[in-house]
Amino acid sequence: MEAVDSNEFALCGDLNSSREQQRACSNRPSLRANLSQMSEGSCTFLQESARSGSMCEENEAPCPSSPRPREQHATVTRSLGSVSTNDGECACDDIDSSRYNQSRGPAELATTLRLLHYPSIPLGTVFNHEREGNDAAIEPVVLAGAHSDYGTFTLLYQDHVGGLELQIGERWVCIEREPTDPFGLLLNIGDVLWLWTRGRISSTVHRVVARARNDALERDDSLHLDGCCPDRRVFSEERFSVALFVHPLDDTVVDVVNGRRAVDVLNERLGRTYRNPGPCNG
Ligand SMILES: O=C(O)CCC(=O)C(=O)O
Ligand SMILES: [Fe+2]
Repeated sequence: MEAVDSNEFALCGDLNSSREQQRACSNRPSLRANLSQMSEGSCTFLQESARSGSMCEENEAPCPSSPRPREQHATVTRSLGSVSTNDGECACDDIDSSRYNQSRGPAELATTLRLLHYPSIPLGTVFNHEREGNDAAIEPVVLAGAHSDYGTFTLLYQDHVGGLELQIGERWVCIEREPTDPFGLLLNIGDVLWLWTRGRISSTVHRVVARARNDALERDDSLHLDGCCPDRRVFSEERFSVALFVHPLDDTVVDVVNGRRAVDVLNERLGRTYRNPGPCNG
């Protein structure tokens, strides 16, 4: 892998994600009511904001003026894409590493590296009498709505804050990182693998919920309700995660029944998510 200036690299992803989320958050005064829908939208926007390292035109959050972070992002994406696929043994003949062979050019591959930043946001207001002995009364605020990833699989790193949840049946189960393993990665199965294996391997539905900051209960004396029970505002913990969305080459037939290629499946999925999808990279 080529040397990458990690500061610059992080800045680019950081800017794109956080500004998108901040923009989405700042326009909405009634947070509790709107956050789950809003964040569902903003997350899926982020989901598609970069493809093969190139940002979509409609992503208004600019990268720093230097083109380097963009190039570096593309380089890292390509390198990780190779690492994540070429060395693996595969149980299924059809899903072999040649399906990811990037010597044919990165434009044919939708593999994407995404750096995600979830800024601290106000989660709501808690009254003293609600708070006492009853933390669980705070409904989770969903930062990234329930979804399965689009590609073959995703390698996901979340920081110490946590908040990732996996849907198992009707329940949401918290996925924590081992505290002793600061670099632990999660492998999420995506929809392409589900299709490719004709349903034998299911994609995983997951979401991200906000975690309240430890010092979250900031007293706000400006809020007094009829002179009784001072309110306290609750803020979420800022959170970072890194996701490598691994896709096969665009022209790989992943739906053998209907002869659809990876790029067809991806575009169809984008079309369902957005009204005017338009593939980012043609
Ligand atoms: O931030 C995370 O931990 C997960 C994000 C995610 O699921 C996604 O971008 O598809
Ligand atoms: Fe995801």
